[in-house]
Amino acid sequence: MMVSTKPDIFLGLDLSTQQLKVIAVDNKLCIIHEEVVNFDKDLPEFGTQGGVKRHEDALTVTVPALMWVKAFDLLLEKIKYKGFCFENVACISGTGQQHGSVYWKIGSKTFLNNLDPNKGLHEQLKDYFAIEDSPIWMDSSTTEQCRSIEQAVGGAQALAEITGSRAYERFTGNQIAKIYETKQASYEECECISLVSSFLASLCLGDFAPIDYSDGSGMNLMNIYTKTWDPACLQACAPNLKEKLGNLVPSSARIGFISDYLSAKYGFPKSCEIVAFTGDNPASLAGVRLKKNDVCISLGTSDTLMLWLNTPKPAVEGHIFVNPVNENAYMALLCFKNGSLVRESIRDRCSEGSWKNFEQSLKASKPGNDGNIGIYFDETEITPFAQGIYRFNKDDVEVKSFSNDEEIRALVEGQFLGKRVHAEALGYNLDKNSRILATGGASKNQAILQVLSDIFHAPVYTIPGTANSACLGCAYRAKHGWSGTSNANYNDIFSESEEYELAVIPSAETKDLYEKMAKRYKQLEQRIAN
Ligand SMILES: O=C(CO)[C@@H](O)[C@H](O)CF
Repeated sequence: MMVSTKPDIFLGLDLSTQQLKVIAVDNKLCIIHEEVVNFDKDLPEFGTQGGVKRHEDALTVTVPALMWVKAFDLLLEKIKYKGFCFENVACISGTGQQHGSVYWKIGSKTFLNNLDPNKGLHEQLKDYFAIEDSPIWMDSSTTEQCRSIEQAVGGAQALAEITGSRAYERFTGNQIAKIYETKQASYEECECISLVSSFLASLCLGDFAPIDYSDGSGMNLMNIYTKTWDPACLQACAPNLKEKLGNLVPSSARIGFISDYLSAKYGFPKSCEIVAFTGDNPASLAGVRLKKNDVCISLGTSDTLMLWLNTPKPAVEGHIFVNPVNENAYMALLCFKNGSLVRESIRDRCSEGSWKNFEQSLKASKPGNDGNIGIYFDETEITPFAQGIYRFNKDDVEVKSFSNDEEIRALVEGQFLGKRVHAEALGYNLDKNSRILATGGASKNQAILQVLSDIFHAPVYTIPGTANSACLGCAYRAKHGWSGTSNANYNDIFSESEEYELAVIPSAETKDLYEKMAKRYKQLEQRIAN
């Protein structure tokens, strides 16, 4: 009797700022394969730096949408070359950097439905983008559009109470408003507007994929309570926008099956389902299996701090998104744009480009850095809205430079003091049960985690085996959606209890030191941000 091996592999895809990643897990949710395409290194023909293109106005930041398509082709070819068993894939979900947008030209839907499996996606889709360079989350060029949408709905707090955030330059609605104002013909030539997450899902579906509640919360367009597009917000951005965005779906929704193209070209079973894709930070929350008392700090291109919320308290700082694993709950997020790229630039300048030297230097300098505090906003920062590099000595006097060791410690302490100060402003108080779940590239660096633990005075845990919690979270979400459990049962898909690894515990003698330093940091940041 033939033993039918039912497909039981789940894929998570992550289209982030610098890379496109895939993680495959088995039925027990153990990682069985990981693969990555690095945009700068593997697709140099697009000329990106850190995966993006910074424009001369020092505000506009875009990515060629076709680069993302070619990265998807390349990623699948890479795992095919390594003998990956596509025929065992039961379900796929995924994620994308939040807020970025892709503009499909009229005719794309029909074309997506009928792709030729003998050709690559990028050669077939190259003429199907109404806007070839997609705006992404690092863009800060839409301040005028932000003021306009806030005015249209009654102010910053009013907009936060509808959409979960005041207007932010990177949020998709404001980016669409700028495109309508500056490239109206292209806007009108657009059949569908995807987020980066739903764009990647569309490549898997071979059709336009819907935007999910969680990533849709990052647009200044969706009412986070009704989970529907807000008419006043849509109208404030551009006409006929609702038709271009399509309907919103729960983040656990099963949105269809793998495309005929991918099934024919790679051997995915036609039964392979697609679960809605979502934003990278909501996916990270799913990946670390965040609980009520935990704080998740993702140390990636951007650094983010996330909390689970049952009752949203929208404010003019930070963001409230619909929760990706329970549509009746929420998540709070603080985003810090100056994350890994700043750490890498100081690593290159102060420790000869070596993380080993960076760590040694951090260990050689003492907590509190003899009172020196640094604020390193190479790019226009999001939290707070400010730009520039500032160094202060123990008397709060601005100085021109630090030694290499002082600079490295000032960067790491400054980044975490900022996170603590803004988390407390959001109303978060660490208590004796608090845990910090660290993820993202820098979460592999013990010395950096020790500073994080000391400044928050809380133990720091990591997920063994991967720093890619967003990608892993989507493999988990694929199984969750595929198994048809309701939102409330996300944790039921995990057989064993949490599998976090205790990475570091706070040192007792630094508690008071950083208590005082956090107060100084708050005053210094207010000084430079105004
Ligand atoms: O803007 C952000 C969150 O609001 C960033 O964390 C992006 O999602 C990074 F891709």
